[in-house]
Amino acid sequence: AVLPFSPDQNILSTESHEESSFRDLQIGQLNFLHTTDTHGWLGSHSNQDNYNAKWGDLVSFVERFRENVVGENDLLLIDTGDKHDGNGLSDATVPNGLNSTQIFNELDYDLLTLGNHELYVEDNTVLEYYETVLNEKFQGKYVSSNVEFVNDDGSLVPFGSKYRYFKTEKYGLRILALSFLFDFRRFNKRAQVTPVLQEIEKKWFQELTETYSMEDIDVLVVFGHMPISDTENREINQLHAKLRHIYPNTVIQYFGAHTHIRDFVALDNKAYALQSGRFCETVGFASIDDITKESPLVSRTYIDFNLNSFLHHSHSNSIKEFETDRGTEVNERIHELRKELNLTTKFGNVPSSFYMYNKPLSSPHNIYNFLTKRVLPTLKRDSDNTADVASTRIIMINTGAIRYDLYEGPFTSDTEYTISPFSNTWNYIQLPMALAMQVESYLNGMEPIMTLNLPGEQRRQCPLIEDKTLSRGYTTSDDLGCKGDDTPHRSERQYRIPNVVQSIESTNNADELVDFVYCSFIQPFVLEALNDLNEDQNIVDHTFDDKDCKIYGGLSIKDLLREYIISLN
Ligand SMILES: Nc1nc2c(ncn2[C@@H]2O[C@H](COP(=O)(O)O)[C@@H](O)[C@H]2O)c(=O)[nH]1
Ligand SMILES: [Zn+2]
Ligand SMILES: [Zn+2]
Repeated sequence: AVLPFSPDQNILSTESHEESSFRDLQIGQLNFLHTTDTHGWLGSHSNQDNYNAKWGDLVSFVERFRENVVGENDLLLIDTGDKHDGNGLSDATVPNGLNSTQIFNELDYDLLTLGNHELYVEDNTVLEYYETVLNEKFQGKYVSSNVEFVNDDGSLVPFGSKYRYFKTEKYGLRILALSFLFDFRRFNKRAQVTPVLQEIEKKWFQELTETYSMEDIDVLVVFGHMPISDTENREINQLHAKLRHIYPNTVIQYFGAHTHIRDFVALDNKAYALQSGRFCETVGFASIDDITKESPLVSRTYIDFNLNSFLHHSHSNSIKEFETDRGTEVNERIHELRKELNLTTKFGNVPSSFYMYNKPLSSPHNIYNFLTKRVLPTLKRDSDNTADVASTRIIMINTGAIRYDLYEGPFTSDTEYTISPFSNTWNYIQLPMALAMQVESYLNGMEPIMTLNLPGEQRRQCPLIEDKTLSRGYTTSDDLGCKGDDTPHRSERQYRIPNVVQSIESTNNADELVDFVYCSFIQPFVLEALNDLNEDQNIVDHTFDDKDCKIYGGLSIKDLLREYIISLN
């Protein structure tokens, strides 16, 4: 039975701490540092001081934190995947991740796994398997309980280990670690993903839980690329109910991912879940104390990925004292890689900032408004595409094609990748107007499938912080309250974004036909919408499939954006 969680119980909360420039970490017997959805952002955020630390600084932080703070307690380092698609350091190479993977792997993770971005494209899957899964330093530590790798000969092997059972260094705590990817269906043919609830019905899992019963485990760690707040599919909740049935009284600590938010969920009074944002903006911290008591004490903090936070929480008094040889060497490699990949090449200047979430869709300072009104209409079909041109053109993208805000200032090669790293083609179907004009609202009526959730999406409201002395940043609300961010920030307005957005252009002649152009990634969703709508309304006597979809051609989103910015300068 899932034990009811009562919020006033067993919380090592920072709520009682006086507001200072930092909220301190509550160190326990067992401590965790968690990264997720880093998406190649290993070289800091040049536009945002809140996130001015590089991957080498995280290497230094972990070393100093272990030395100066953790002391005789235990510390586990965990990552939950999505390590490219979002930054030039990972995406300016073929395959992407080719050079950034070695830099990422400099961190001595105790537990790590993959995300859906490691499974879209074969090259990425093969690279992840050979470069990281088979990496000597991660033997036994790379865990994927429901993902298999498909060898060249077609045979299936676990994508790492199915589980890891080990004792912690200081207290000898007995940890059973499992890792589950959400029910991701778009994996390529070099991988196989089994839905988690099917996987735990398999023989290996039954045998595992017989081998390691409640008496053999102090903490069950379940980490993986799966959202910890999942109102749509409730995957983690269903998984937790199964695990709680097998281990009715074991402390369970989950680490989640994928929806790019800071989040902490109490699944019952001995089971908690931490999710630690995106794009190296956050290092998640969690701790558990009094582990063997009836009510263990838990705490969490979202550490801003910046040097001030890293120095403060590692008790370092200066940069000189903080930086380690390894950290410095890793930062030098990042600097060299940035140069080698020409990421600093400047194409022009962005005249003002355009935001994904912080301005409403109707605002000219919203990036989707900017794209649909100004950039997408510059798309030109391939000249050899002589098919007849319809009177109207719709160009549709999924909002998840855009990964980050576009800040005022230099537009560089790296900017292209941070805004939209994907190299999709433009496809199109010629449609009757009556059908084409309904697709957008149909797709925006579906669950959030092609979008990125709001970062820090608020399930309950926290007080709006207007203090102008504070920098804008995350003011996260979670199951432990409103003070989980290590740095008090001024609130940022956030608006929901739809699954898709589109531009519409019309010429005069009313041939009632539309060239419905869309980025190839959303083709399955477009076909589903057309057939569902047409089945109800019978507008055409036809069932749409991939054969109706033609190549439209033209520049990718990131190249269109670059050319548009150049045209402004
Ligand atoms: N237009 C494209 N959008 C893509 C592609 N691959 C992924 N995506 C978008 O990203 C999210 C998943 O990102 P995650 O970091 O949350 O896992 C997905 O839902 C799409 O919206 C692509 O090739 N083209
Ligand atoms: Zn991600
Ligand atoms: Zn993901």
